[in-house]
Amino acid sequence: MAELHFFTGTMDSGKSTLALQTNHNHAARGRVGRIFTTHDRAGTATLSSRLGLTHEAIEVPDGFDFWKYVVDSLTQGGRIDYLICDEAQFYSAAQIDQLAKVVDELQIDVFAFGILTDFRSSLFPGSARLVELADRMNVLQVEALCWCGKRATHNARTENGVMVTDGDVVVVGDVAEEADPEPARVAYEVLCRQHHRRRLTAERAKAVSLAPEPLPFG
Ligand SMILES: Nc1ncnc2c1ncn2[C@@H]1O[C@H](COP(=O)(O)OP(=O)(O)O)[C@@H](O)[C@H]1O
Ligand SMILES: Cc1cn([C@H]2C[C@H](O)[C@@H](COP(=O)(O)O)O2)c(=O)[nH]c1=O
Repeated sequence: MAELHFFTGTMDSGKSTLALQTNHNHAARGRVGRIFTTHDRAGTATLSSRLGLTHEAIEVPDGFDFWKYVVDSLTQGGRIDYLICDEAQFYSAAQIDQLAKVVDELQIDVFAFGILTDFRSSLFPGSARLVELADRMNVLQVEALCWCGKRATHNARTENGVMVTDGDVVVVGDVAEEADPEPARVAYEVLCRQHHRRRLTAERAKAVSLAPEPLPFG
């Protein structure tokens, strides 16, 4: 039986790497798939992993219809055994419904990968629908870590180094490297819930710990 799988984790938890590995393993056994993504950091129609692997992909624009794409391909004599869908948080709820229909009506496996919540810790519409519809939901086993060492569960956005909670939901970007001499104006940092709630990023924690301690008054 075909299934709708949803693999989720914070940014930088290995989702795109797993998407490419999943494709590799299925293709190695002669199965024929299609790879989809949208708004990948590496550019249009590309699925990229921070481990350095990239693969050509089909870009999913607004209004793209997965059901129509698959039916049209099969009607024209194409073969499709599975779909790989990266950055699925950006898909619309209607597109996730189409993916579920592809699984149920055409017996094609769908492997979707994406983050659950945005920088405000609200569910992305695509991820919310995946949680509602997926046959299996898997949280990535490689844990991204907060600066405090706890498992990171939230994605924070920083602007010029300061964590923000207002702005557009979709802003393509990357997690900042601590040693980066020229940090991006908009960047992301994964945090545990407590430090996301307190807006305590690594940089702010360092500044607080370096601040002179108040003198004890007797
Ligand atoms: N230089 C490196 N050496 C080993 N592992 C790395 C390196 N750079 C990145 N990684 C691994 O790649 C993961 C990020 O993979 P990626 O597929 O791009 O994540 P996601 O799609 O979830 O944002 C990191 O969590 C880390 O495990
Ligand atoms: C939290 C958050 C993230 N994004 C963007 C930033 C990246 O381009 C992708 C996530 O990619 P990854 O492969 O999981 O690292 O999403 C965004 O647009 N809005 C957000 O709130």
